[in-house]
Amino acid sequence: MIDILKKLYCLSEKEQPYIRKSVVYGLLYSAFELLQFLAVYLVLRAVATHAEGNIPMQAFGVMLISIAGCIVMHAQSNIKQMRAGLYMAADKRIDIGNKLRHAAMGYFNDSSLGKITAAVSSKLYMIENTVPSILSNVLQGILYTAVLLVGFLCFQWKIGLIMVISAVLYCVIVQGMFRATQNEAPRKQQAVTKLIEGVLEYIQGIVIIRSFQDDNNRAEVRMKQVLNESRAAETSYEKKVMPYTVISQIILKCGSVLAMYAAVVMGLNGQIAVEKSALAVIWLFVIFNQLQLAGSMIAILQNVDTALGEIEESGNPPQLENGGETFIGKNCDITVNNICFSYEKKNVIDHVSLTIPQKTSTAIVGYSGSGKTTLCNLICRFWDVDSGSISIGGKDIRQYNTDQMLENISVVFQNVYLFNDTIANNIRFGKPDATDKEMIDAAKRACCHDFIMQLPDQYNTVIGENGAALSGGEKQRISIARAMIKDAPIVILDEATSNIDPENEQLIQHAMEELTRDKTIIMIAHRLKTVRNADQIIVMNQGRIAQRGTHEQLMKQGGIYASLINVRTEALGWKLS
Ligand SMILES: Nc1ncnc2c1ncn2[C@@H]1O[C@H](COP(=O)(O)OP(=O)(O)OP(=O)(O)O)[C@@H](O)[C@H]1O
Repeated sequence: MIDILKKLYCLSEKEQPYIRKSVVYGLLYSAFELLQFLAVYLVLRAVATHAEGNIPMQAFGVMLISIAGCIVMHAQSNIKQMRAGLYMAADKRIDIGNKLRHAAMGYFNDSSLGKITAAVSSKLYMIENTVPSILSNVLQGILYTAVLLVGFLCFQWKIGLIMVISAVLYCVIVQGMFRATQNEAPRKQQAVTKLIEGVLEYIQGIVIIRSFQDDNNRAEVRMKQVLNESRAAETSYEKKVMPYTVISQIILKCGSVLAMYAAVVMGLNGQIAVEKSALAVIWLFVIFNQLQLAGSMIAILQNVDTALGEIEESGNPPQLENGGETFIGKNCDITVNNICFSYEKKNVIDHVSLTIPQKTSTAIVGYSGSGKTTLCNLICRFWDVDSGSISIGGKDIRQYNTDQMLENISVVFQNVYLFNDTIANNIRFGKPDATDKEMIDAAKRACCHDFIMQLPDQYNTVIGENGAALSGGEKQRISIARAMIKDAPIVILDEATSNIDPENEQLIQHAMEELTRDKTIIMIAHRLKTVRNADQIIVMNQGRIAQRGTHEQLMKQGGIYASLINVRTEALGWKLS
């Protein structure tokens, strides 16, 4: 338990001063609260001794000071806790975001979106809301209870002994609960993660679920399954916790009743003055309340610790080693030297070598699954090769600072991703400091200016999650404008194969031509026209280069390329132009 508290305190890092301040304000709150007892004591003593004077007014004044002090200190303590929680979680979220940005892509294969989402949303939300209050209340509770207890022992050690015994027993039970939930808490947290994964999958697949008229309601059944698992985990956790909660409450209540009873009896028997007896009762009440509060905080410690473990796991993905050298971008020759690569154990790229001189175009063609996208991803260093090397400008790409190197590469993916932001900001993603003129110019060259001007807020139109408010062709052209404004010397593009209407196809083709002018281009090519015009064509088959050459050379050779071209020409009605 102490270990977890220490861990939480270390986690709060920069916010530790705020947590300490919150504890201090909490203690001051308690001190002001104690003034109320003084007020009550003054009144009781005056009544018991029939004292003359303005005691009620004095007591009222003390009470007012106490209430005002309590309000101010409570507010201050809460503000410090809130600040610590918010900043702590915000820093952690940014830290996770940065680490994910540089994570080896294999990590995203192993970790589901749901797990990462749970870590940065619900788990961090829990940390944000509970860690500062746990630290503050437990530290403050321990200090305050200790002071009150020692004070009370000096005041009335016999009754104090009842309290000490009750407090020790209470702590033993709380510790027992802590141990008993050690296995249940992770199970409960895993169920929450699974629930988030299930909900995300359901929402992401809602179109498929609807369009396939799932008669057996398989999606609902899966959803219900994760809901049931989550409910079962919660119930099992509560069942484990319940007996300990009940026993600890019984100990606390019995202890307090016994101690209060002793105080009253001693007062009635004349062993202590009546006003002291009444004061003892109030004093006891406060101590037991403090104990209960600290105990309830400790009870959630296990859950917080498990959540913390999951955050650490998701927040520390394996990072790609970063070379740190600067890629100047003057020499963009790309050399792929005998590389092999596998996803987990599946060999996908098998001893591939190729040279792409700068400012030339290379088309990569091949059957589906032959490794075209993987080869491009390796050139961008989204993954590291298992063996062999890839160099750009004569230097192994692992020697470069990856972020900086990628500033010199524009990638246009077949599956376009747009942010839920304005069109202007989506285009500017390629160059954040671009002027309006530069941004509009890129949009014009990517053939999207006209349709953007038809939108209600033109460039300030917010396009919904992943460009939900746009057609496939429009999204594609915005992604080209984004790549264009980046103006990188190397362009890697995955041509869209989806059924784009002829007008859109022509516009996209035109935009692509603008994008690739005077650049080093690698494209996964599907259109005969682009393939035909490429300086070299690489034909991939089962992770190897099966053929290479120009269109004319490869057509003469026959083999995979010729059959691919013939099949596609027939299937898609391609025309040589
Ligand atoms: N992230 C991944 N994890 C595991 N296996 C993968 C991953 N991405 C691709 N693969 C596998 O690697 C092989 C090559 O995939 P790749 O996407 O490179 O082929 P491709 O030629 O680009 O295919 P397509 O033309 O259909 O896009 C395929 O068998 C695919 O199943």
